[in-house]
Amino acid sequence: MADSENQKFCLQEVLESFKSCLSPEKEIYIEHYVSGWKGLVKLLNSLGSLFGFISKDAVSKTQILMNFLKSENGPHYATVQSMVKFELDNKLVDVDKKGIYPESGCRTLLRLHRALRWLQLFLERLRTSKEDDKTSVMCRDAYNESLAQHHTWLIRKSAGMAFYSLPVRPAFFEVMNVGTPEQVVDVLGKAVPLLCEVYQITEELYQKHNLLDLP
Ligand SMILES: CCCCCCCC/C=C\CCCCCCCC(=O)N[C@@H](COP(=O)(O)O)[C@H](O)/C=C/CCCCCCCCCCCCC
Repeated sequence: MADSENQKFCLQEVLESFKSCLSPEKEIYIEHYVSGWKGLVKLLNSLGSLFGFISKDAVSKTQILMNFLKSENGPHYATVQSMVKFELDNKLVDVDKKGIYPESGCRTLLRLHRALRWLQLFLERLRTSKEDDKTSVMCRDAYNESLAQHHTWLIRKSAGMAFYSLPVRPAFFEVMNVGTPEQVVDVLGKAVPLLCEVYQITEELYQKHNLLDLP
């Protein structure tokens, strides 16, 4: 595991990354988008081995996108918009057939995009929760409403088991490294609309190009 994945999680830092990923023209910078996910993986890694398979998948997907960014085609992968244009223009996406480009930027980002919807729903539940509400239930409900429909039975069962081991709400708030519960709620109040905006821009772009069901 890379050093950066072992570092302490900080919600504020994740928020900054997702903030920086939006250009004034509302393009989404992939580097900052990935950096937001890397920040989240730090939290995942602190939750124990039951979350290992989720962390592994998230790391692998961020790595695929980082590799594109560092490749000779890197400039085309600067934003989600330029990546979609480049991969579609050059027929690098499995729009019709399955399995030719199993690691295209578009399908890889789509997986993270779907996970962003889960995150948005989960954080909104956390933000409006009461002290003794169960994080496992909030997480499960957000998952069932979003990512679950894209996952196999086995993944759904494994994710469900991992959710049971989530820390209780006060301990979870501690891990966020923000301060008092009131401060956490305040930061979550800023994070949710921001994630919502990033999600919506991506959703509309993918919808326009018929990319929402990429295999
Ligand atoms: C204030 C912060 C609090 C929340 C912190 C959350 C930290 C979460 C960090 C990362 C989330 C994981 C993102 C996972 C991406 C999953 C992408 C995906 O759907 N992959 C599946 C499909 O990929 P392909 O096979 O088509 O390439 C893949 O099959 C999935 C594998 C792993 C299972 C993913 C389960 C996701 C459950 C939602 C995350 C729960 C984390 C709970 C932590 C509070």
